[in-house]
Amino acid sequence: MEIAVIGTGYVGLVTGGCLSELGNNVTCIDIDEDKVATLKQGISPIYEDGLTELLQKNIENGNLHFTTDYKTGLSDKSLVYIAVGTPQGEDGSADLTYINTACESIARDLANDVVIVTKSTVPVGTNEYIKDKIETNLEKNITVKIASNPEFLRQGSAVHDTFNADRIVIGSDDEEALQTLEKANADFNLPIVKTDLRSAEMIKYASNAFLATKISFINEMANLSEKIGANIDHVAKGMGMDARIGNAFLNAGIGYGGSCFPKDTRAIISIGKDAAYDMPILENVVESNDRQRGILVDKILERYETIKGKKVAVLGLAFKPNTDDMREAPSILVTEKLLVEGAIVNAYDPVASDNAKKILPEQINYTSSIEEAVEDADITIILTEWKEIKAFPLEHYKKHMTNAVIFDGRNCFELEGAAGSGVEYHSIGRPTVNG
Ligand SMILES: NC(=O)C1=CN([C@@H]2O[C@H](COP(=O)(O)OP(=O)(O)OC[C@H]3O[C@@H](n4cnc5c(N)ncnc54)[C@H](O)[C@@H]3O)[C@@H](O)[C@H]2O)C=CC1
Ligand SMILES: O=C(O)[C@H]1O[C@H](OP(=O)(O)OP(=O)(O)OC[C@H]2O[C@@H](n3ccc(=O)[nH]c3=O)[C@H](O)[C@@H]2O)[C@H](O)[C@@H](O)[C@@H]1O
Repeated sequence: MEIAVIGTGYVGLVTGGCLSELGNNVTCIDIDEDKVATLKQGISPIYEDGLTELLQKNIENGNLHFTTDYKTGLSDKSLVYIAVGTPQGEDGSADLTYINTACESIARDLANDVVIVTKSTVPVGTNEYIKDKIETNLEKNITVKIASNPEFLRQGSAVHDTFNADRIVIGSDDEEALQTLEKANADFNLPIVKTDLRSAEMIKYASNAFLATKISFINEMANLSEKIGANIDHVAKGMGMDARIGNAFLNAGIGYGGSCFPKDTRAIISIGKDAAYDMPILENVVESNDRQRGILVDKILERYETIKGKKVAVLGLAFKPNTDDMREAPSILVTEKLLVEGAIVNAYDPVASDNAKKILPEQINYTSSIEEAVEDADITIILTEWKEIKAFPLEHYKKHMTNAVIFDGRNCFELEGAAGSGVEYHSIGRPTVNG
């Protein structure tokens, strides 16, 4: 099929890459000239294992193209995916500025009949708005149909997730649009859920809100376990073996971050407000997560009278492993709090340091290895469970640090291993080990 994808963020790039891998002729359009120039050379601006190879392969075989020019990009395309950002607005609702601009450009340069497919996460009713916006601005006599195809990929494993998704959701109020989209997705060989436009939009928010709720729930169970002498590893295992609960997303930690859960939970609350419907569960999920992000620093301040002048090593800055994305990463609040308390902060992340430098406080010293970060440190804080950080033995902290005290926000180490390691090991929802 002839396909255009608008926006080359995580979602646009992976959508374009995977659809071209299936043999479609795909052109990705982005207004960011630097990004497009980089992509044309087959270099992915996003860090994910295997993504650059996928892009390069399909650029070389002529299935994947990049442009800043809508007219060229839209020419002869039968499917046009919209994958621009929908960030959080000031009042918590989704900001549709990029959607609006994309619609105006599509309407200006569209020259043939198309099905517009919305990949971006958009509030319920937005697909109808997009159709209307494009139709009222069209310069030619063209038929535009609209469908919703929400995205469920996870950063860091997005290409794998696309080819191995649990389901593909396609929604439209137009039978022909549904059929076209079903055909476009047939080669993924995955279960397809067909529904109407509004239900498809709602499935996306309900899924993210549920997963965020599951994380906040296990975090609260972890905090309570710690206070009453239980171990969250055992609690989560025992809960997760019940098929009705499931063991996924029961990893307690310092709260969820990233470009989606924080903004989408706030957006669905805002959708509820517009519909005059309060959602106390989700309001408390947001509050619970905000509190969770501060929990390690609270623990540190309970353990020490003051951390003024103490050397603190922060390991892991990205919001989760295998990505360089710093959006809503817990490291933002943690490093700010440490500096306010007067600590000297060293930080290490295998790939996110360049992005971190753009948003974290400038007093932070970035190091190029774990060893360098923890050398002579009084406290180490672990914020991202990178493989490299999990593989760094506890005994090495003892060797490098002035005082081997670790506050682990991701439960990277087994308690059995901590015992006898010479490290004072604090984690989430588990007893402290004085090894
Ligand atoms: N990042 C993720 O893991 C996931 C994101 N989503 C949703 O997908 C959407 C996109 O997310 P990301 O890829 O993270 O966004 P992003 O903000 O990283 O990238 C958006 C891209 O769109 C481009 N853009 C903005 N306006 C444009 C226009 N008028 N024409 C052409 N290009 C334009 C920007 O230059 C940028 O490259 C959002 O609605 C998000 O909620 C859904 C599932 C997963
Ligand atoms: O809409 C989106 O953007 C995407 O949001 C999440 O994907 P992502 O944000 O990439 O990452 P996750 O792996 O879901 O992790 C999100 C956050 O939750 C935290 N988390 C996750 C799982 C867990 O058990 N515990 C936990 O604290 C992670 O550390 C991370 O900060 C969803 O998993 C995707 O299905 C969805 O498409």
